[in-house]
Amino acid sequence: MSRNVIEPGRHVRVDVPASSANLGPGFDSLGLGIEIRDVVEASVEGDRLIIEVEGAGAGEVPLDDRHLVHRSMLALWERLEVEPPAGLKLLCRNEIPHSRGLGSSASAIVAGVAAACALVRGELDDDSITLVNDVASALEGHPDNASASVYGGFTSSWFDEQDQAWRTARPGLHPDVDVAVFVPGFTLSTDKARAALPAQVTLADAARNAGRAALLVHALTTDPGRLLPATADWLHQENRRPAYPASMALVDSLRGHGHAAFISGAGPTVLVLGVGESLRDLSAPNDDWILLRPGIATHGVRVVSHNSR
Ligand SMILES: Nc1ncnc2c1ncn2[C@@H]1O[C@H](COP(=O)(O)OP(=O)(O)OP(=O)(O)O)[C@@H](O)[C@H]1O
Ligand SMILES: N[C@@H](CCO)C(=O)O
Repeated sequence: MSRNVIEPGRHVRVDVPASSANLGPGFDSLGLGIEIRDVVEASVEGDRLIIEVEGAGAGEVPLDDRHLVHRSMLALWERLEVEPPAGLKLLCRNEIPHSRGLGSSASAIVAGVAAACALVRGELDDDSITLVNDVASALEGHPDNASASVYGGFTSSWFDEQDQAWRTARPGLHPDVDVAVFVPGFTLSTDKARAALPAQVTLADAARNAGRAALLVHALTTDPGRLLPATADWLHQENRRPAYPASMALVDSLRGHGHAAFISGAGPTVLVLGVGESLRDLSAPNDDWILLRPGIATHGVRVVSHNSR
């Protein structure tokens, strides 16, 4: 059976936000878009793959067919039964720091899947965004980071057994909620952080986490005054403490002072959720940390420009 092709000359530019996963108790399901963006430009041209990277990851990530953005584009074209073009140029301008717990790998995957979809379809309608979310979440292996980068805002995601697809709900954020982000100079790979987790947890810990995850939806949508108890977790952070002791020390200190602090994703970045006033007095504990106030990304991945029909 012949597959669809993408004509030479097609071009697309997308931008994609960073994300924070887990938000304390919502392990592998809850996420928040963070307003730090990578930009990917993709052009169908020439007869080989050319990849240029500026910013985060430059000189570190592979510039051949192992590149995460490119691999993600192939996955989308496979799903749509589209023949990958012989020549493709990718320009990646990266602001999201790698291996810090701000979802850089999920953002790269979402950017690649969205760019590949836009090269075929042009603007991404709701069905296309649903497809991007499913393909990107499957590639990442869990949906929390990917869905927050796809949709922005606050996301709650799950695998739908009937549809055999990743799905996402987007509870409306309370307008006063803001975020402070403590980014350390050191890194931790998600693979290493996941290896620190036990295969089983107690029923008591699972029940406590479920209760706080439910409370977090209430706190983020309706009652931010509940954010401190709503961000408590018993599933992943303590088990990973030896992998990021300085991050846990910062979380302990901030929570001791009443701030809703937790490890962002697999760490080692620390996030604080709160309403404006409560975040204003925060400062970096020492020179190992940078304190950012990037804001919550209200939009997810965007097709900034394209020339597809
Ligand atoms: N923009 C990118 N382009 C290419 N590869 C990337 C990009 N961003 C991340 N990666 C790859 O993903 C790795 C980082 O993934 P990892 O899951 O360990 O961290 P993270 O996604 O930044 O954090 P977390 O998933 O905990 O939020 C990088 O070392 C690199 O190999
Ligand atoms: N839920 C994931 C996020 C990191 O990608 C974890 O904590 O391992």
